[in-house]
Amino acid sequence: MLRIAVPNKGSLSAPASAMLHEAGYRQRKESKELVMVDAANGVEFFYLRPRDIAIYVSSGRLDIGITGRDLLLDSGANAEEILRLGFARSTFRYAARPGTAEGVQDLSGRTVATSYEGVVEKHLADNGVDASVVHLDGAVETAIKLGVADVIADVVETGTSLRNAGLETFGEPIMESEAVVVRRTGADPQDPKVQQFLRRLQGVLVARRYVMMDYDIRVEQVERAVALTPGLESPTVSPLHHEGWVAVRAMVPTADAQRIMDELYELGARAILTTGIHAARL
Ligand SMILES: Nc1ncnc2c1ncn2[C@@H]1O[C@H](COP(=O)(O)OP(=O)(O)OP(=O)(O)O)[C@@H](O)[C@H]1O
Ligand SMILES: O=P(O)(O)OC[C@H]1O[C@H](OP(=O)(O)OP(=O)(O)O)[C@H](O)[C@@H]1O
Ligand SMILES: [Mg+2]
Repeated sequence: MLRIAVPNKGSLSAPASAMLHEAGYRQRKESKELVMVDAANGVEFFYLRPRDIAIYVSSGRLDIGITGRDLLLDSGANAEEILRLGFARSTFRYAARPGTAEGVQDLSGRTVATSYEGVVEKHLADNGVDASVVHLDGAVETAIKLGVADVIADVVETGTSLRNAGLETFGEPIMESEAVVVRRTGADPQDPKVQQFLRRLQGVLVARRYVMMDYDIRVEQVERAVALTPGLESPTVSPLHHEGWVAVRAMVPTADAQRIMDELYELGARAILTTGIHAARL
């Protein structure tokens, strides 16, 4: 049975369970459940703190985990990212009161508060900067007001938390993060159970990112039309009973669908329809 670590709390937890559910796996019904067996799919889910997940996976006790890239790197665990999942996107940045610093090189002799000291200590060392790092569990933005640090390094999404604390980011972003699937470094990449699990999640990513588009178009315009809807490999073009017309079917990115429909209409396409994709194996 494949043993999979899933975040039990925080920003990663609900979207990770939603994605697994969309991939056809059973998910726990209430947040106090710590382990759940989905016998029909041959998997066992362990609901763990996101920060601990890479450590369990690197120990080999669990085969696969879902966590944040920033948490994976911060842990220093012997685990690697094998699939990006596209949710819990954030940037990890330095911030301070306006005028405190312009870049990492200004941090020598300063105190930096963070929940991600592994990431910050490495970034400072890589830049040859000698600063003190104070570990805080959360609500790091308040550390400056309370005099615990001059600078923070924290997760930024909308920037609202920083603005509310009167802080501004400075310097280049330290890293970009999102939810990722991790496994032990050097684990067998061909493990069929792992491959099947990844294909299911990739299917969800495709179903979320693409819609199926169908339209009818005159034969003379078909080359111009399929240039707008090239599909993933090649669009399906079928004859219509009405002579001189063909039907075209292709996957298009959801984000571009309305623009492509407008352009197809201008080319003379009619009966332009999009339908959602519920699951996919490419
Ligand atoms: N506001 C946010 N927007 C997007 N991603 C976030 C946000 N806050 C944290 N993350 C991401 O979530 C992961 C951290 O999850 P974790 O559960 O440790 O913290 P959290 O979501 O802040 O929860 P909490 O602080 O309530 O425990 C990291 O990968 C981080 O980049
Ligand atoms: O840029 P924003 O959209 O404001 O999001 C970023 C904030 O969200 C997270 O905090 P969370 O609410 O999880 O509290 P925490 O600091 O205690 O982890 C993170 O630690 C930042 O503080
Ligand atoms: Mg948090």
